[in-house]
Amino acid sequence: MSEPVPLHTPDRQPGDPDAALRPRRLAEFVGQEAAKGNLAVFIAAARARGEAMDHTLFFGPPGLGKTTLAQIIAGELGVGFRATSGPVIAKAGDLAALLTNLEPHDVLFIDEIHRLSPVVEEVLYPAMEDRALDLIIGEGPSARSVRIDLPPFTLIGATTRQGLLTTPLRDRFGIPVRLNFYTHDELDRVVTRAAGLMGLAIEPEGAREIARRSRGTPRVAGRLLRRVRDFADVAGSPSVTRKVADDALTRLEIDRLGLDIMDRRYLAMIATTYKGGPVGIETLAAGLAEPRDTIEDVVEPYLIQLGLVARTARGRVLNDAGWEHLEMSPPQDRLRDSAGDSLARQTGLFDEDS
Ligand SMILES: Nc1ncnc2c1ncn2[C@@H]1O[C@H](COP(=O)(O)OP(=O)(O)OP(=O)(O)O)[C@@H](O)[C@H]1O
Ligand SMILES: [Mg+2]
Repeated sequence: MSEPVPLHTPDRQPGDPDAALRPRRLAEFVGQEAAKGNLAVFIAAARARGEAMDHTLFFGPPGLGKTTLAQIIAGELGVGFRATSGPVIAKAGDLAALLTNLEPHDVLFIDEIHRLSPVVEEVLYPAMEDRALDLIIGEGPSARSVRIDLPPFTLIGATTRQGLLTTPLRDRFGIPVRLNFYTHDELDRVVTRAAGLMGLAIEPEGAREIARRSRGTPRVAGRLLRRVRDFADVAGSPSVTRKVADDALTRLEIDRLGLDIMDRRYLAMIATTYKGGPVGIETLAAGLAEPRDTIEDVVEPYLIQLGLVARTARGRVLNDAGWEHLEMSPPQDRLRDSAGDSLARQTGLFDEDS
């Protein structure tokens, strides 16, 4: 078997500011109520039966709590947690080494699981389904296949792009969980909790202002809170008021919807260069000099959720709300020839990526 795989634990590195704010128990985890309720049942059932929990897949935009939930599940199950990520597992032997080193009932967390190579995925299928590894030993005519039994374990996969998972892989997860953007009330609780952990005095309106401008994302809320604290400290403000938060966020160029410079560049490019679209994602990515993945994973989901842009069969289109947010009006000719697109836009049936 090959050398041990470097364990990739991006969230546990010393100095990672997220780590201190990460909830450890399900009860501390704010929001995602439906998912949380179901997970509590599956955890309790696995514990009562003394079994490994079924394989679980978390999908949804970055920063919504996939890694956090994976760690919480291992904690609540009272089992070991091993973390790695799709791109780190280069060879089939790397995965085999990880799997054979698990203790019974452990959680193996694979982040960015959509980026596993096909050969590695082939090893994962029997491991997930039959708890077995099929290995080829030797080469040429003397090569033979051996089957190694594995301890019962729980695979937890995380991905920002469920659509990029192969069907056989997706089908092997008994518990698929979609994470959604958080409401302002939920982010309010995230901000207030984090401020408490940081020993930072914050007024309810201050927390509310940060929550409203956090892009529906707890990670963003934590980041903005830390920046607001910097401004409050330097200004000698004893607590974070609405005004302190608003001033800080305005200086950080976070607008009233919580959009940042990148979001606005994206919207402005569709509006100005492409007259509201439709424009293809590759064209936009080239124009913005950003990787297509970043635009699709990080930028677009929230703008689509807000209804500022839509994905159509012919590309991205700026909606009325998008024009309003930019304080611009659509060109006259667009109003005429967009009629044909409107069905696709309204129904979302012709999503380019589906
Ligand atoms: N529901 C929540 N309540 C409180 N804090 C949360 C919650 N969800 C996430 N966080 C905080 O947000 C940060 C990001 O969460 P996490 O790393 O789990 O996101 P992720 O979905 O794994 O993101 P990525 O796709 O980038 O890996 C962490 O600091 C975590 O503490
Ligand atoms: Mg993560």
